[in-house]
Amino acid sequence: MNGLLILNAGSSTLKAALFSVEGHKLSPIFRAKLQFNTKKASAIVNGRSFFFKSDNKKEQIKQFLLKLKEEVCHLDISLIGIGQRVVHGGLKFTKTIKISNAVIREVEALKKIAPLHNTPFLEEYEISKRVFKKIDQFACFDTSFHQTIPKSLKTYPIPLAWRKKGIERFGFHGISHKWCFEKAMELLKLNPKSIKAITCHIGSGVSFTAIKDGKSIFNTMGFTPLEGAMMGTRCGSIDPGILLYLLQSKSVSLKELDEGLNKNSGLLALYGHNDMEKLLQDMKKDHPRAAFAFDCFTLSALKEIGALASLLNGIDLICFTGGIGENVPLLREKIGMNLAYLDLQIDKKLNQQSQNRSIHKKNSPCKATVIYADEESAMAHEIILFFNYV
Ligand SMILES: Nc1ncnc2c1ncn2[C@@H]1O[C@H](COP(=O)(O)OP(=O)(O)O)[C@@H](O)[C@H]1O
Ligand SMILES: CC(=O)OP(=O)(O)O
Ligand SMILES: [Mg+2]
Repeated sequence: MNGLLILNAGSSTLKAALFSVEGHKLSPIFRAKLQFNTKKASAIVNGRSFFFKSDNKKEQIKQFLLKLKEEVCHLDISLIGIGQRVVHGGLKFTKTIKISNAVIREVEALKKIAPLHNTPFLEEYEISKRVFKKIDQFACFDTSFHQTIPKSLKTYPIPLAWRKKGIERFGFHGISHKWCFEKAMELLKLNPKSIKAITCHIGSGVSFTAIKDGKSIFNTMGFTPLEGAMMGTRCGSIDPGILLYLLQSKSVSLKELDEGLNKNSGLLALYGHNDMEKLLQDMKKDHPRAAFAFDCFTLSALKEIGALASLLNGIDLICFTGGIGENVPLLREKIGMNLAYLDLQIDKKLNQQSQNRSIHKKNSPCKATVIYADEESAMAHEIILFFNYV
């Protein structure tokens, strides 16, 4: 049987999924996840857990990929390709492509503006090439879905010389936003052409997309995945004057500034950990910083949603996705309460559930859904479309 292996390299996890391919038909066979951020890195492959002896990240990736290969061979699957999630496609890459050395050189050049994402992909790709040898690999970009953002919303009001360097809004999490919107359309049996929607990807990274006629018209992440709402370890939008102040007063080096904004801000900075599940447990124990960080996180999300709702002149639908968007009813309830002005009424009982479903009250003019962020299935579909297109 033919199969397609999908790899999704993130800052703290490497997720994988294997699909069987029969013509256009894709069926998931198994999923796997390697978790880096724990004291002892662990992986789950096809339902079985593994712990790694080595604390070297590259060695863990190699062992994980070898396990995947073993499993693929054991199932007698012949791989027709490997799909890779690449977060930043820059100006060059606007759709799914076959990976070549030239592609890798371009992605390499974008490392500086997506350090948490393009770097782990490049590390993992080099290892996967050695493990899977001659199998063709394909890149799906987080930035592709946002090609339709109009110029007036892509352009930063900065000097022309800087804009000429290619500094503009790209938008991210596109694979997830597109999938989430399409699944919501199927679930609610709606015609995308007549819908104004906001998709909320709330996980380690957080971004919101305004969608009109099925197309992205704005994403709250910008030139890099740092802009927009507060995140797990990223600050989101802050006064750029703060950066100037820190640099001018020589309080931080460039490296410290980068690490501070990307790795040591967000929930981690305000609560002490970037794990929302842990934060919610601490909130129940009246941990003061947990409750404060949760409030900041919710309000930051609301500010972004409000801005997008204005761009769209009202919305028909809001969709929640991502590890937090799917699993934290309290966050959805708090957001919902502040969106009454958009005619959204969340049903408290339906909102307790986390699988793909609608969570609005029966007569609510504005609809709301929770959708599982299945970036791996979305990428597998993109690659099959690519095969049929070339
Ligand atoms: N059941 C849950 N309850 C609360 N938070 C959860 C749950 N599952 C995942 N999360 C949170 O989701 C976040 C990770 O989201 P995810 O979309 O998996 O991120 P990434 O893909 O960037 O690794 C973490 O803050 C994690 O604590
Ligand atoms: C683009 C981005 O922030 O991705 P993630 O949420 O997976 O970190
Ligand atoms: Mg993710």
